[in-house]
This record gives sequence, structure tokens and C-alpha cells, in this order.
Amino acid sequence: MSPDYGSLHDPNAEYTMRDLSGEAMGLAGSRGARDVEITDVQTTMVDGNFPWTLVRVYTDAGVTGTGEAYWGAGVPELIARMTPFLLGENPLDIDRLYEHLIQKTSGEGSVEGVTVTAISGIELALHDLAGKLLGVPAYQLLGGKYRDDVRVYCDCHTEAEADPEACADEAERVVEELGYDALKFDLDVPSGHEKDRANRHLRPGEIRHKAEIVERVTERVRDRADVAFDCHWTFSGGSAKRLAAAIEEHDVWWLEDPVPPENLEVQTDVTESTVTPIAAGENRYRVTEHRRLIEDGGVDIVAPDLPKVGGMRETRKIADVANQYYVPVAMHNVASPVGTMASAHVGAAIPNALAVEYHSYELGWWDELVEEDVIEDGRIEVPERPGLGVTLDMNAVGEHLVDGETLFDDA
Ligand SMILES: O=C(O)[C@H](O)[C@@H](O)[C@H](O)[C@H](O)CO
Repeated sequence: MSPDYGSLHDPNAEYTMRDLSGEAMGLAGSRGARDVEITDVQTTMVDGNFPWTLVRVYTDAGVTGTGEAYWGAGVPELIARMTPFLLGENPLDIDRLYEHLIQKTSGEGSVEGVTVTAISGIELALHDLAGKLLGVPAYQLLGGKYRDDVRVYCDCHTEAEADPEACADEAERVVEELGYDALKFDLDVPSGHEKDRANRHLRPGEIRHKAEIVERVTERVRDRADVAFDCHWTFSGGSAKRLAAAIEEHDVWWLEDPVPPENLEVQTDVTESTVTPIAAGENRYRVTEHRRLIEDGGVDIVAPDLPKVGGMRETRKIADVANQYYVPVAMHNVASPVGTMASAHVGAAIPNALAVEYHSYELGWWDELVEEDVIEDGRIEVPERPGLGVTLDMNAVGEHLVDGETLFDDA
């Protein structure tokens, strides 16, 4: 029998002075038909190209909301530990419940990491739920629309990832056959010139190899697609600057995460050194960490991951800060259709949205998880249906569950 991690808790959370529960805040049940209570929270995990953690919030109105948390060990356990703080609460108080969970799990580490990821999954489900209870699409809860559809960029891979021509061929295929006009390729791929893969330093041959990938791909799809390149926090500041300079002459949409995320000074130094647009954000949490990244000039483009960063309102808040610095937002995304659609709603509701990522084109069944169409011709039309506007196809979800997982209970 596996241990019952969900029953473990931080004793301080029981008697914290800053109690944001509806009871402690003295919220009276005075909203008529909107006096709804949360009765349960459940998770289930789908074995996609990432382990997608789906979250469902149940209510006494018979209406449920479905969200998604970014993948990661411990997330379902953390959600189980947060559930007692949500029972009996009105799910329409999304902002207060987010703050309530952050406060209750502050000893658990809710400044960043998987605790924030777990809260994000609940927050997405609350937006779906609130939209359904009020009969409005989730973007409406965030202030309304700037655009009817949101551009999607396709994260591309080839088996010959270090072969510039193979990358260019794949770019061509994704543009012509799959209909995307925005792509991303990995640039942290071994070139054969490496002498030591730990020291973060790029040898001249490595820089030449990476510049060649960039050149071949961007030249091949020139005028048909924008192309970004991802480095997954790999290089030293000096190497990142040399790489960014070496690709300045090419048409790069952005260069992502060339340096590790911890040191903001290095991040800013790299960004200031080059006209190549630098993006980062998927490894920073909540508005606090993004505020510093943006204010310090650390990025030309900010790339929060919505089911990880704190959720939909948190991303809206990040976008608001970014907008004050005229910084666009490209939403990092490796989610199932549920989390992806949440990103699209935020993308519709903020002025500075660039695009939402799609990271599952090789999977073959990503879109079968929901009944509705999600990505069409490289774009997501933001639905007018209540909530997130996607309905899980329970047969498809059941077919792809992680071993040992069970489906959500009926409402
Ligand atoms: O930008 C991206 O698409 C991401 O960096 C992915 O490529 C990562 O694999 C994932 O986020 C887990 O590390």
C-alpha cells in the first residue's frame, strides 16, 4: 500500500493569523443563486508527452470545473493537502481562494515551485467553474477580449536534431503540412564539438554549428514563419552573448533561456548585449519573480507557463507588469488541451500576447482528449462556451491514464 501523503500537513497552516477563509473573512451567504460551495477536488494524470495533471473542482450546484497543473512530482499530493482549505468555499472568489492557498501553504514553499504549480491547477479549474456558473467564457472573467483567436507556435523536433538541414526540412514540413506560421527549435543540441558538457562554455565550433541551424531554418521558411530557438538554461553568460551576437544577422523571433534562471544580473547582461530578442520565464513563479525579471530589463519577451506560474489571473497580472515596460508575452506551454485553452483565454484578454506554445505535435492523440476543436491552422479561436470551453472526452482520457490512475468521479 502506498503512503497517504495527502493526509500530511503543516501544523502552522491550521492556526495562521492571516486567515482568508470565507468564514474568517466573515463572508455572508448573500449571493442568491451564486451561493455555491466547493464539495471536492480530484486529480487524475494522463500519460501524454508530459504527464498532464488534470484537476477537477466539484460543487453542490452539480457543476464542476476542470483545470490542469504543469507536470511534476508531488503535484497531486499537494492538491490533496490543499483540498480541506477549499471545502465549503464559494468557488467564485477566485482571487481570494488563490491568496488563501498561497498563505496556507507558505510553510510548504508557496513562493515558487511545485506548491505554486499545484495552486495553478486549482486556479485554472476555478476559472472553468466560475465561467460555467456565470454562463460566460473564461476570457470574460479576465476583462474581455483583445482578439478572437490566438496565434500558436509549434515546438518542433527531428530525430537528427543536430543536423541543420534536417531541422530546415522539418520546419518546411510543419509550415506546409501542418499549417503553422510560428515555430520553435531546440538549440541546446550536441554538435560533436563538445569537450566538456558540464562547464556551460561554448567552443567556437559549437557556436558555428548553432548559428548554422539558425541560418538554415530561418532561411528555409523566410516570409512563411517566425522561428524561435530554445536553449534550456544551458550556457554561461559569455557564451550566451557570443551565441546571441552570432545569430543577430538572421531573422530570429527570439532566443529562449540561453542562461540559467537563478542569476538576474547575468540574464540582464545577456539581454542588454544583443539585438537578438531574448525570452525567459517558464522557470519563474508568480508575478513577483516576473516583475523583477521585467523591471531589470532581463527579457525582451516574457514567457510564463500558466499552469505552473500561478494560473490565469497571475499570468494576467504578469502581462500587466510586462505591458508597463512594453514587453510582449509568449506563453510557454506543454499542456494538454485543457491548459492550452486556458492560455488561449489569457492570450485573448491581454493586449501584449504574442503566441501560445504547442508542444505535442508528435503525439498523435493530443486533440482527442477533448470533444471540441482546439488548434486549427496554427491558431486557437477562443470559444464563446462557458468556462474554458473544452469538454474532456472521458473515453480518450481513460485510454491514456497513467498506470494506476483512476478517472474523475461523476459530478
Ligand atoms: O520551451 C519549451 O518548450 C520547454 O523548454 C520544453 O522544451 C521543456 O522540455 C519543458 O519545459 C521541460 O523542461
